[in-house]
Amino acid sequence: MAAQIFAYIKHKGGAVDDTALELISAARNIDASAEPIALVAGSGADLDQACSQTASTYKQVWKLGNSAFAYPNAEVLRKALLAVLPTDAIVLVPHDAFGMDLSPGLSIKLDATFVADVLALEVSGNDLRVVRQEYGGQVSSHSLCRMDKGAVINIRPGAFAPVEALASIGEVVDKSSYVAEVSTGREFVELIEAVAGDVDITKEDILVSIGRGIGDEEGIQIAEELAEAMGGVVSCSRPIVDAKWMDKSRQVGTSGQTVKPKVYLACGISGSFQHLGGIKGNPFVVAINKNPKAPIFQVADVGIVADLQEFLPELTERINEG
Ligand SMILES: Cc1cc2nc3c(=O)[nH]c(=O)nc-3n(C[C@H](O)[C@H](O)[C@H](O)COP(=O)(O)OP(=O)(O)OC[C@H]3O[C@@H](n4cnc5c(N)ncnc54)[C@H](O)[C@@H]3O)c2cc1C
Repeated sequence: MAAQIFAYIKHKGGAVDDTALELISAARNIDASAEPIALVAGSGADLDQACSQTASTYKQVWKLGNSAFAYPNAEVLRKALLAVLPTDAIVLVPHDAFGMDLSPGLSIKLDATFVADVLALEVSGNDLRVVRQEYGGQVSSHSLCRMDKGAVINIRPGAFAPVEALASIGEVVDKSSYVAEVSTGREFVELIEAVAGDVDITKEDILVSIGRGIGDEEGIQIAEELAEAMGGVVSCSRPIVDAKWMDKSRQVGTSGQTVKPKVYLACGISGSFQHLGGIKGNPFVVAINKNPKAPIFQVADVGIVADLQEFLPELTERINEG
């Protein structure tokens, strides 16, 4: 494959997101010998830190420095990428709210194929076969995309295994002069962090996470008892917060908290990408769900097909017995 593959690197406060390592794996599903070029946009010391961290896994890092990139702004970044990308580039972007803001418009400007939320990739000739999920993950769809004019592909976080660090440090190429002139109609004003709740789920090693399958508010009690027996705390999916059964600070996911536990019990959670997008650090995932086809089982290390109302109290009892 001749076209160069690029990977858009997410970072915050100088710390690079786990998806940086996953995008290398995804690139190698397109071309086994691919050495994707990392695109790191930002400003100041955070950008320098993100570039040097990225260079521990990417052989080449393109640094795009501009004060307008102090906070991710898809409109301005799109203009910057157009200034540096070759016409037939294949650009991999993490599939999240920012990726969905950035990528469709970028593909139109590049006159390239766009495909969102990709779980698996395979090349046949000039075509790319992508696997996506429909109907809340109950159906996998396979589509063919032309790649001869390049492609912008949003990769679902967690769908590809992260690669190991490089033996040597990669090269950082400063492309900031190409993006000095970008202007924007939107301006970053201020980042307001969510107020921390009574429990900080982002710092816990063991999370017993409940979803709509818990049934009703009273059901939370059996999860609390299990969490206590395991030495963890209860977190939840978004419907639990929408129902006002738990505080927003307990919600895991793209519009909630990003957690990095060692053990994650997904209890009555179907496994939407918005939920899974908040689980980082490759924890040991135990999924308990009464539907054997629930998508959560595809990412679980252990899957238990059971009714929560019976299984959780039984598990708590066994743990308490020692
Ligand atoms: C912009 C946007 C942002 C979002 N952000 C988030 C986010 O941050 N976090 C998040 O979680 N979601 C988020 N969502 C919502 C997300 O798309 C899903 O709707 C949500 O994650 C589903 O939650 P769930 O798995 O608890 O519920 P469901 O999808 O309804 O799944 C419930 C599961 O419980 C199982 N079940 C039912 N009864 C039982 C039982 N008795 N025993 C065992 N299993 C049982 C079912 O088989 C099912 O698999 C977002 C959506 C949008 C559009």
